[in-house]
Amino acid sequence: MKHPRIGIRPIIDGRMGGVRESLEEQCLNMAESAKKLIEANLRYPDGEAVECIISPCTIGGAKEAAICEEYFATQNVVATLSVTPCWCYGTETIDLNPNTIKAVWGINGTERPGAVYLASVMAAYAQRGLPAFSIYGQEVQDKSDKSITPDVQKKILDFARAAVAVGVMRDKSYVNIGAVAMGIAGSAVNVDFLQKYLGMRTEWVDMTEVLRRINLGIYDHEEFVKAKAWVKENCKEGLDINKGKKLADIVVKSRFVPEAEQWDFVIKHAMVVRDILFGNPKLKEMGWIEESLGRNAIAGGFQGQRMWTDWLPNADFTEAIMATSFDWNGKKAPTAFATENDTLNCISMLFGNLVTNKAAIFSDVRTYWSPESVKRVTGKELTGAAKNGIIHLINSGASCLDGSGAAKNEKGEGCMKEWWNLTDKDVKDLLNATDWCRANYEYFRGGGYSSHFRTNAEMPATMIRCNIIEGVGPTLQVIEGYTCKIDDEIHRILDERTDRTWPTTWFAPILNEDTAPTVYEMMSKWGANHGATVYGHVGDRLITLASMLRIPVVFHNISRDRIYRPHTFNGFGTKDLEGQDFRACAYYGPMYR
Ligand SMILES: C[C@H](O)[C@@H](O)[C@@H](O)C(=O)CO
Ligand SMILES: [Mn+2]
Repeated sequence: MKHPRIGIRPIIDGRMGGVRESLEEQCLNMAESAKKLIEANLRYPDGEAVECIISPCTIGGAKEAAICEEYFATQNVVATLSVTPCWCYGTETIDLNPNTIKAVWGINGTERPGAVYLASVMAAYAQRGLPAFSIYGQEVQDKSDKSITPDVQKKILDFARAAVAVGVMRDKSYVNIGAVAMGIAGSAVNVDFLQKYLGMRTEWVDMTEVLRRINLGIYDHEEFVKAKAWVKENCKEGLDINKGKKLADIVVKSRFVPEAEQWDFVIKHAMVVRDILFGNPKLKEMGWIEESLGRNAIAGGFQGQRMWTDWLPNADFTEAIMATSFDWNGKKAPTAFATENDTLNCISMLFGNLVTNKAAIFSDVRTYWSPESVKRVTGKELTGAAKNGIIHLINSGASCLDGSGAAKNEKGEGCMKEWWNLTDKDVKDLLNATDWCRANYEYFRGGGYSSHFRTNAEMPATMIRCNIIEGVGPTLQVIEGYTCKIDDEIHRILDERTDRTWPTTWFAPILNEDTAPTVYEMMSKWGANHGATVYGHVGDRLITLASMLRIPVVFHNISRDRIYRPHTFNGFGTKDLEGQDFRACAYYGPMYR
């Protein structure tokens, strides 16, 4: 079976002769309602509903816990949600499987002490060194009330969503095409991190493999014709920054693919890279059996600069289309795919994809613009969400086209959607909001194109960065804020001061006295040159995911009440939640070590 599942464990007081019999129905109803809630609200990246299974029996003790475990062990269960309306026997019923992520929902009802079991079993998990999430509603529910209260719903869904994200990554590959780009530290793929924290395999593919496949024709030629027609129809060319420029001799003599052939080349590049990651049955029909298998990827990156781009067209089209929620074949799940092989930013994109099922924007964290500097160079004031200053997010090419915010929600506001919710009009509007500028030959001697758009919508957004810190290990930065729709003239002046042929997003963080009191300070604390940005204020979801992966969140602006981590983390301190996170992650260590 392909999807990681949530196993639901109805826990019950084992005493026959009245107690157990009186609870069976309510206990099973809780399991069924949790299953329904999860399956109705959560989806896998491929758009299918998340699958939950329920133990073949209610669990009153060790024997029934074993029966349940035996069944779950054959069902690709990544996480278990134990549910109970009553007192039960903690250590006799806990999920002792070291590889599953655990949560327990004890109903807040006074007829039977569900909360007492919850507290008791949390103690058991803490003593056994098995982090477990606790779910308990704020309000007392009547025995006849079979509903799941909104606060309990949120915790069940946040737990299940993050656990599914962990399961989706497990056993998948990160495909690293090329080597380190321009000395970017995040480009040096860290095998231990991917393996021990995410359960992922690292695959290395030399960039010449892309050349081999392009030159030997190892791609679907019919699809190429279709893709070429789609590009002609939908990918209009924009500003050619090179026009009229006297190009240096070294640039002129470095161009290997004539300009007239560069669109064909970059389209083939995109098809070949996709096939390297995911395989393509068509290649088997063509006799390229090994190539047809792909590498079981969930994410990847392409070095590009500079050994490729110094003579061949750049991979910006590939990187943009992989990260986008559609291509010439229609709507599709976005792929976390990094430019400049920044694997840590790719993982940041992947986390963002997995907690939202939406595409991610890959950006340089390019420039901090204070209100004063904006006033000085434009004579105009920043207003609205931008009033305290803005950060210029821009990188050659690697932003999902969803990032322009040209897709509209039911209120007509710019947004970024799950790929399956995009309308045909959204796709058209997203394509129309993007033009494709010829690569700046000073940077990209071999040519190519870059997607170019402006995020022209104010959208809630969350910036993400995964860093590796010697002495700590992997860490996560999570900052919620807004993309800003700034004054057109301000945008023009600021954008034209830098690389005006690339996709631009203006970001303003939500200021937070403790961590990011100013926009400047938020940028000054950012861990690297890149960041991944996804739609929505999803910092809480990322914090829950990070706690499952034992990755401390070292910089965030998420309020305390939205932080949901295993109850057992409380054993590592409760006042200073950041220190607690560090200590618990350090002790529990990576899931797959
Ligand atoms: C084209 C340039 O070399 C860019 O790739 C460079 O500014 C970066 O994006 C660095 O992260
Ligand atoms: Mn960059």
